[in-house]
This record gives sequence, structure tokens and C-alpha cells, in this order.
Amino acid sequence: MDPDLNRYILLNEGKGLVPGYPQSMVNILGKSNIAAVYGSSHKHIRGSLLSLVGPPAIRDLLLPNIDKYMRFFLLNWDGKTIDIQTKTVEMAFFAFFKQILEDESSTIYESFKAEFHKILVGAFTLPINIPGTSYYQGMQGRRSIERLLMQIMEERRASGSQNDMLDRILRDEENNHNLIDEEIIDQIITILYSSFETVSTTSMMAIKYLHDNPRALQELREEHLAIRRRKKEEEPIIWDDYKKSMSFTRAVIFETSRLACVVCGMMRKIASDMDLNGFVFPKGWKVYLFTRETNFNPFLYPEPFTFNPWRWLQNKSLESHKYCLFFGGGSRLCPGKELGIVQISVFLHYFLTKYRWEEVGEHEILKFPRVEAPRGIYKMLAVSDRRPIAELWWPAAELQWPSDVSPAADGWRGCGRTSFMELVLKVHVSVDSPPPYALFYKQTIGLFLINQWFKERKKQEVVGPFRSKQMI
Ligand code: HEM
Repeated sequence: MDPDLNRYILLNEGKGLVPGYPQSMVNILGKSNIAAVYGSSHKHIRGSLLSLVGPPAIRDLLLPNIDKYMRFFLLNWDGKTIDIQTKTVEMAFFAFFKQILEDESSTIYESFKAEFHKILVGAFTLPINIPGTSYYQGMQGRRSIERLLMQIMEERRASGSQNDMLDRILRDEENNHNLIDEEIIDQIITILYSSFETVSTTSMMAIKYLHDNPRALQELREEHLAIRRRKKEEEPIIWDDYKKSMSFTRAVIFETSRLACVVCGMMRKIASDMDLNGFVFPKGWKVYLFTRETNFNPFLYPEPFTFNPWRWLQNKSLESHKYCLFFGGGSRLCPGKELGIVQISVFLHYFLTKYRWEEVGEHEILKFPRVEAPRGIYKMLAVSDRRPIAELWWPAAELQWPSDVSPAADGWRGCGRTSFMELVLKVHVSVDSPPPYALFYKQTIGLFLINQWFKERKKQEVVGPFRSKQMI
């Protein structure tokens, strides 16, 4: 949790602090996925990815598409009670799928979605490859997506070009990255995996915080209405709108990422015995850089539990502060950072300028180990606002939300109080099969983990402090 040490680890991959994501994730996302490779392979793949999702690509190719699909996606919510969690999940998947495989049929879209869901569930599990486990299903999902992509790539090669991301990887005209098929498949799965949950969760939480903070909602809405007033209804959002007229939107997105802790940390592996802050970390050990603590550092963020987007405007250097690690750091700084922010901004733009909404029923949002509304009950009644744009604003009185849903009340849930064992059991023992399998696996895996834990403790007592100055 030490912010300086976290930063040191992120900046020193070259000294043997390499990515250390779980085996299940490496197997399911693929051995050449960007988060599993390092050194020259990492540089090579990262170069290819940046040319696909970096700011020039967003400005010229991706933003017009995001605009088109976001308008389409937000049609017809009027008068309906929607589950905002389900909707933001669909929004993120739909928009990224369309960037990658624009003209593929709805049948391909539906199969992709179903198989991708298995990948999501399986990526952080114990790699036990027997029917019924989430890992097994994740591997099945990966294989199906592999088959689908191979087939699409063959068709594309035979029939000439389209202009989506897959096609640009296949052509790779300007950049000469020339990825082989296996690398292409791994990168596509990784782009979807890395973008989808971060973008959907940040969008959902932004809506929640805006709910709870009418003043922020009103200011954000005014920012977007001002953009709309300059445009005809059918005119899309362009790069200049995003760069020059959405500063409060960016602040809302950063404040949401901070308070909701959409990414809690990053994982690294020690390539050879290493002394870090006076502790010897033996080769092969995994290090979890727990960065979410820093999000609540009162010196960096006064009144850290308050949703205060204005702090990002008052202190412009906060975004590049060395402890601000929402998007990682060093050579693995998120290559999709700008794309993610653009997508959430365009989503908010159309959501705020099209609809008013209110909460329906009770809701519960968990923050740890991942941010989610576990029963999907965070529902909203969206009402299309048909008044002329000039009149569109909400009197603050309309927007008094219950005080018991303040960010301070739920912002800290579980954090720091979840024991390691509890966490391991929660994260890994998510077996999706019906009883009696589920119970059997849960018990077996639970016993296995407890046994491992006792063994580990015993080892520490016998081996002592790992030849170090202090015991880890
Ligand atoms: C709000 C949105 C996002 C957040 C908070 C976020 C966060 C992060 C973080 C913290 C890392 C560092 C991981 C590490 O060091 O191990 C990362 C890496 C990465 N992100 Fe994002 N991300 C977001 C959106 C996206 C999008 C839209 C894409 C899609 C293009 C993307 C693709 C990636 C990839 C490929 C990596 C691995 C980079 C590497 O290993 O060099 N992310 N992201």
C-alpha cells in the first residue's frame, strides 16, 4: 500500500518486476496477450495497440463510430425502468465490439457476447480445468471466440477490406507490426477484456454519484447542453468538443474513478530475489500493488470521501500526480486511457441531454473485490426530456436524493476489513455450476486453500525472515 513503493515497482519492470496476473487469466486471455509479455515482445504489441486506440485513431476513426453507436444505444429508454448496471455493461460491450468488428452480423455479436461472458467469469479463478468450474467455462469461451475470429479473419482476407479495428490490424499498413494470427486473437480478447469492465463500471458509478450530487449533475448537464446548443441535432460529437468543451466531464470521470476505486491495484511477479524497502522478496513471489488506499489520502484529496469533481479543475496537476495511478503507470500505463474517457464522455453526453431519471426501489453497491450492484437492482426510470434544449435544466429541488446513499456511507465498504482468506475465497471460489457440483467444489477448494495457508505460515516460521532484515 506504500505509494512510493507501488510507483517504484511500476517504473522498474526492467529490474525484474514483471506482470504477475494469475495463471487462469494468462491461459484464458492468451499467452501473447499484452499483459502477459514483457521486454521486446511487450514493446512490439504495445506499439500495435497504441496505433489502434491512441488519440490520433480516436480522433479520426473511433470517435465518429462511438458517437453513432451511442446515439443508437440510447434510443427508446423513454418511460422504461432500466437496470443501469445491465445497460452500462451492454453499452461498453456493444461499443467496443462495433469498434473491433463493425459489420459482423447480429448472430456473431450474440455468440461473441455469450462466449465473452464466460471469459470474464473464468479469468480470475483457480485454474482447475474440470467441467462445471468457472475456469473450464472460461477456457471453452476462449476456444469458441478463437474459432469465430479465425473464421472472420479468413473471410476478411479473402473478400477484401472493411474499416474496423480487426481490419486495421490485418492490414497494418503504416506501422509494420505484423502480428501473427495468435497474437491478433489474444490482443482482441485483451482489448475487450481490459476496456469493457472498466468503462461500464465507471459509467454506472458516474451516474450514481451524479444522482447523489445534484450540483455536479447540473453543472455537467450545462456543459453538455452548451455543446448541443452549438450543433444541429444530428451533428456528432467531434474531437474538438471532447478536448475543449468537456473539462468538467473529465473531472467527473476522474473523481468517479477515485471514489469508486474501479481499479483496486495491479499485480506483478518478482523475477529474481529482490530487496524492496528493506524486505527481501523471493523470486517467483507475486506482489499486489494495492493502489486504492492512495485514492483516499487526505493530503492529496482533502475530504477524501466526498464526491468533489471540482478538485480536478482547481488543481490541474492532480491528474499527472505521481500517486494518481487509476490508469497504472510506467511502461504499462493504460494505452486505452483516452479511449475509455472518450467513450464514457459520449455516453454521458447523450444520456444527460436526452433523459431525466429517478431511482426506483432499493439498491446496494459493493466496492470490493470488484465494484458491482450484486443483484442488479440499481434501477432507474428514464424519462426522455422533450422540452426545447434551451429550457433543459433541472431545478436542484427535483434532485434531492436520500442522504443515506452518500459516497461516504458506502465508499469504504469492505476495504481494509476483508481478510486475505476471505478475499481468496470470495474471488476464487466462484463456481458457476448447479449443486451438488458447486458445494463439492467450494468445500474442496476452500479446504485446499486453508491447508495451503497453514503450510505457508509454517514455512515462514521455519524459514524465518527469508534472509532479510525484517520478516515479511
Ligand atoms: C476507465 C477506463 C480504464 C481504466 C480505469 C483502466 C485502467 C488500467 C490500468 C490500471 C492498467 C494497468 C495495468 C497494469 O499495470 O498491470 C491498464 C492497462 C491496460 N489497459 Fe486500461 N483502463 C481503462 C480503459 C481501457 C480501455 C478502453 C482499453 C482498450 C483499449 C484498455 C486497455 C488496456 C490494456 C491493453 C492494458 C495493458 C497495457 C500493458 O500491459 O502495456 N484500458 N488499464
